[in-house]
Amino acid sequence: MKTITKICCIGAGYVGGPTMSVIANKCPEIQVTVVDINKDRIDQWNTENLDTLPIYEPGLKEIVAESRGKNLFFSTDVDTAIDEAQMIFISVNTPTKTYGKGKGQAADLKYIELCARNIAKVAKDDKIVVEKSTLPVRTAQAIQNILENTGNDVHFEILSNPEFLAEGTAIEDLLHADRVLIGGNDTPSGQEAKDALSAVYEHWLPKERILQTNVWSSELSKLVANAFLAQRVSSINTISALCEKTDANVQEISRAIGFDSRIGPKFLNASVGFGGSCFQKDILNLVYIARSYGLNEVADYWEQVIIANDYQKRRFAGKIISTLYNTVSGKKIVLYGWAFKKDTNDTRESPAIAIADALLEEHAELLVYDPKVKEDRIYADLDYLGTRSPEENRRLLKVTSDPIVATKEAHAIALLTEWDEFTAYDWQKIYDQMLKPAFVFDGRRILDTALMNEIGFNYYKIGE
Ligand SMILES: NC(=O)c1ccc[n+]([C@@H]2O[C@H](COP(=O)([O-])OP(=O)(O)OC[C@H]3O[C@@H](n4cnc5c(N)ncnc54)[C@H](O)[C@@H]3O)[C@@H](O)[C@H]2O)c1
Ligand SMILES: O=c1ccn([C@@H]2O[C@H](COP(=O)(O)OP(=O)(O)O[C@H]3O[C@H](CO)[C@@H](O)[C@H](O)[C@H]3O)[C@@H](O)[C@H]2O)c(=O)[nH]1
Repeated sequence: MKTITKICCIGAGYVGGPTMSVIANKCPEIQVTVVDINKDRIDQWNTENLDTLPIYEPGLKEIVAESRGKNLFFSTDVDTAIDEAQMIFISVNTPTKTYGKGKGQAADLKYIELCARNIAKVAKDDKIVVEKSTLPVRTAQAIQNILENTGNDVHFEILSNPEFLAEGTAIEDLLHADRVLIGGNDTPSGQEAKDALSAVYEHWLPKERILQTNVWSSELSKLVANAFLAQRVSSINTISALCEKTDANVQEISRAIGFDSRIGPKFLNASVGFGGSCFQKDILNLVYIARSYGLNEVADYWEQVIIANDYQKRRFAGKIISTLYNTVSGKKIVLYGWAFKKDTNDTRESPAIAIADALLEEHAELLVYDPKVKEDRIYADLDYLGTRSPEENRRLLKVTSDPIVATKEAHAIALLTEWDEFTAYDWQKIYDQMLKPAFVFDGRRILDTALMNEIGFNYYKIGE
């Protein structure tokens, strides 16, 4: 079996950065080079001050500190890294298409294609090319075609190795992965490549957790895993609406059904809706693929997961407006949290964006606090929607670094991300300085109902 000593990863993002840091850390004899065309990002990965790495993930900076400069390198010299590596991971972004055929649903594979063409141009000896990005089923075929028709007559073996890490727990998920999935061709060279990649992961994971499949099953499993996870969140969120009408409590429901070992307790937390760069994108992609094969019932079924998620975000914003006497115009509402979940600075598809936009449409005055998200990002997220001018967004929404002072004379607070620090605040002090009646809308179910009521808040908890 081929022993891998040099790995290159194209794409130094949320997946490429942490994944390669862990591989380098666990495989000291392998040289790992992560490359990206974004120079700023590479500079940030190479920064002296590890608190300014481009990605915030608990445990990441310690791992980077141990391995960077030894066998872990970040560079913009894509061609040299491709040339030297025996195994090349493609970990570039695959966003939803915003133009042309499949707009709004299909995955945009232009970055993947550029990578394939670049590898074909540069490679002078045999390479194993690993799809790390999340891709539509049968993408490996397209990559193979490009490599075979434009390459310098070298042999390329394509593997699919989707990533299952979740943001905020990336390092933990990588170090203790439930499973690693490796899809490859059922040929002798395909088997050799699968075993070579397997050997990399076997440095720290038990062999039984490394699953080998054919390429298509591996590609499709990734989309299906995300669809199943998101479907659980949408399922419990629809039930949260029913609980609010019937005096049932969604947490008690989650507990009651989660005790059934066939259902299990995870991913049953009702919320303002799921966000993140993956769930919506991957389900839309699944829907698009199903429809393109004429499987309309299959497509409709999965599309409902997204429709329910949009409904939950609208419902939460609507609840704030209706509770505040059907008008939030000119009212000061403090938003706690902008990230799509705690312990990350990522805001992609965060429910906070849609909820803020809905409140701004009603002319609310918003004050946003998030412990990890920067002001520029918040405005960029809103401006991207194009609902109103950038000047108007900046006039109606301010970003604050003091979550307590922000609540002075506020009409309401809405909790949109489940940051731990929110539960530790002095809620009595906050209550004392807010306008009365003082409202708290808890979209993450993290505060203590009894305490909030005792203090005197009008406290609304999603699903109760
Ligand atoms: N974010 C997650 O938690 C997560 C988890 C599992 C899988 N995924 C999947 O992994 C893939 C990457 O996601 P991400 O969140 O890391 O994206 P990202 O946007 O954070 O990073 C992608 C990087 O690729 C770089 N890039 C694009 N084209 C390039 C090229 N031709 N050459 C060199 N660099 C190039 C970009 O500059 C960017 O820095 C996506 O397919 C995503 O669906 C993401
Ligand atoms: O019970 C739950 C669980 C999650 N969420 C929300 O769902 C979203 C996604 O959360 P999570 O899955 O933890 O984070 P991601 O980083 O988006 O990770 C998902 O998407 C990744 C990208 O494909 C996959 O690799 C991971 O396995 C998959 O969990 C977030 O907004 C969460 O707040 C809930 O509302 N309730």
